[in-house]
Amino acid sequence: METLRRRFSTKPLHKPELSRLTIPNRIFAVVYATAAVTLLYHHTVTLSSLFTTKNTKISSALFLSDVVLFLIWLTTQSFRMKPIHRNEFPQNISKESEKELPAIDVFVCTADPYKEPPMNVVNTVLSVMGFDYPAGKVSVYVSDDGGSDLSLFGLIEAAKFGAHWLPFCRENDVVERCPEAYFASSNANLSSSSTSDIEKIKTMYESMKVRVENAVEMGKVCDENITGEDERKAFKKWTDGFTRQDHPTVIQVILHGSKDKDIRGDVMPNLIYVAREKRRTSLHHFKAGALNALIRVSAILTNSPIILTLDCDTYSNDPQTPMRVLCYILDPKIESQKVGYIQFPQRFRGINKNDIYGCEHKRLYSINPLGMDGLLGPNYVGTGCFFRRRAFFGGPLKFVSPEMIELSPDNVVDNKAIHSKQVMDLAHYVATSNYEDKTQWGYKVGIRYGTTSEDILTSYLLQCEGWKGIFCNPNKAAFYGDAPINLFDVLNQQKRWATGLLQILFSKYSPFTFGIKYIGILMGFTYGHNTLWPIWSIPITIYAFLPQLALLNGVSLFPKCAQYFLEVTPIYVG
Ligand SMILES: O=c1ccn([C@@H]2O[C@H](COP(=O)(O)OP(=O)(O)O[C@H]3O[C@H](CO)[C@@H](O)[C@H](O)[C@H]3O)[C@@H](O)[C@H]2O)c(=O)[nH]1
Ligand SMILES: [Mn+2]
Repeated sequence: METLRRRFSTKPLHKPELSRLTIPNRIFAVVYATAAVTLLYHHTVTLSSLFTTKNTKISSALFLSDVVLFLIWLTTQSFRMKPIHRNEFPQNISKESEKELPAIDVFVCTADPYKEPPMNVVNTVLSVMGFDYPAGKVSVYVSDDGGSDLSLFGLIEAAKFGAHWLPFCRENDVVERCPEAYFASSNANLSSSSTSDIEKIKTMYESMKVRVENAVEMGKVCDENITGEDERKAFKKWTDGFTRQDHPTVIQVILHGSKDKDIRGDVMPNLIYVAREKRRTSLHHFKAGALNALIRVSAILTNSPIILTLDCDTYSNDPQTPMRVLCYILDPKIESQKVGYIQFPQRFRGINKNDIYGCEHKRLYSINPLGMDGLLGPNYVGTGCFFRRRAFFGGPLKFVSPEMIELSPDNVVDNKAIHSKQVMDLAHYVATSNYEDKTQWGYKVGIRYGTTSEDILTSYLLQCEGWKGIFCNPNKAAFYGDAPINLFDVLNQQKRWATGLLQILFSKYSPFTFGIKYIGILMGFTYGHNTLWPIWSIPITIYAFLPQLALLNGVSLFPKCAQYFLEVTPIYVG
């Protein structure tokens, strides 16, 4: 990678630009802070004079809400101090260097074939297999925490369809490489290919969809749909005692680039199914555990220096995305060695009308990260993030070596040996349920444990170790995902997020203590702000009931005259 990096030194690969709002933001923060502090002062004075009256409870509640709101507002300011926007120039990466481009391991996580239908996984997998990147350098790993033969079946079907789909996309300049999105868009009609070609591939897709969806509906894979001997052997692993919570490791190499070719005879990306071992007696650490198992299995099989993590509902919307990422990884000017990850925003398709549950989270996913990017980088959001594999093994200057040399990020792997018994045995071994016992996985190495919001904790600790992150936010969405569309799922998700964030806030790694010490006050505040998110519930609940209670008790909530005019106006305007 070093030689490649130098070759690009003459051409700019990206350009950061400070937001024009930076100075006005800073001035406004000072004005607003003065007003807010004065208001809090008045609250305190009023409160102490009221301690003997019947209104103490209402006034205290009001005071508490305003203190919480002030804390939230104060920490928000850290995002407004140095927001930046970035542009990348992937066209400046020379075409001749294709052979030297770094390989990419793509991780796709799925956990339940009924909540996350295999057809969605299939679409996500096909969309990344279709990256505009040398196919021999892409390996797609699917982690199936649901341990379901239905998901494996979907992937086997995806591989067969992919042999037609990938050349079709290449030959017809299809940009939407997620088949479902392509067939649903009007581009399918405008494409340069002939109508009969489109009809043919569409029929093929629809018949695959029917087979996969039928299997899900029946809850089993029909014998007549299993074609090869290899497949039959794979499905035999689902024995009677095989359950979702209790089963051995299943690793199935569905496509192996060096031998599996598409219908034009071109190389296809590797496609590997992994269901790590699950036992009721071992902790599995949910998604964080699944990702760590994939980091190890992929280290044994391909060990690519770049890792992309995706949730199974997040499909690629732009095949150029890996080239954008290289603009940062290969950049000779910035301290590119210290760039540990490049995060794309989560953007959503299929949110319900008017987004009644507010699931788009624009501030969280698209606005606040601009501010973090100007400091040390955005937080990891669990999907749409390219990591340098090395970042999972200690800080840029302090390598933490894994317990096995084969897992080391600089270990060279013979890609052709994927099928050898020795390699496969080792891959199975590193995915066993008690493999991590007495190792540093989850604590010093890999994705971090101890919270249900493993994403935010991981990037935070990576930054504390000295890594930087980049927020890459091109106009054309790099990825599209799904958001919950019913109240039950929203509440479930938010409860999980809130628990995870509080676990970080009150841990020994609290951003307000540990964080400020290692990444500075502004970055500490950005993570602090994120972990404070659950306590929004305090002022919201109080303000929901307070006006009514105040009315009944004859307490005036707002200033009666111009007395507070000066401090209240800037706050309302703000
Ligand atoms: O035991 C588990 C549980 C979940 N997952 C996968 O994790 C992903 C995210 O889970 P989901 O139930 O969709 O959670 P969300 O709340 O929608 O996820 C958001 O929040 C998570 C952190 O709480 C991040 O990891 C996700 O990337 C982010 O999209 C999905 O692909 C799952 O298949 C597993 O692999 N194993
Ligand atoms: Mn999700």
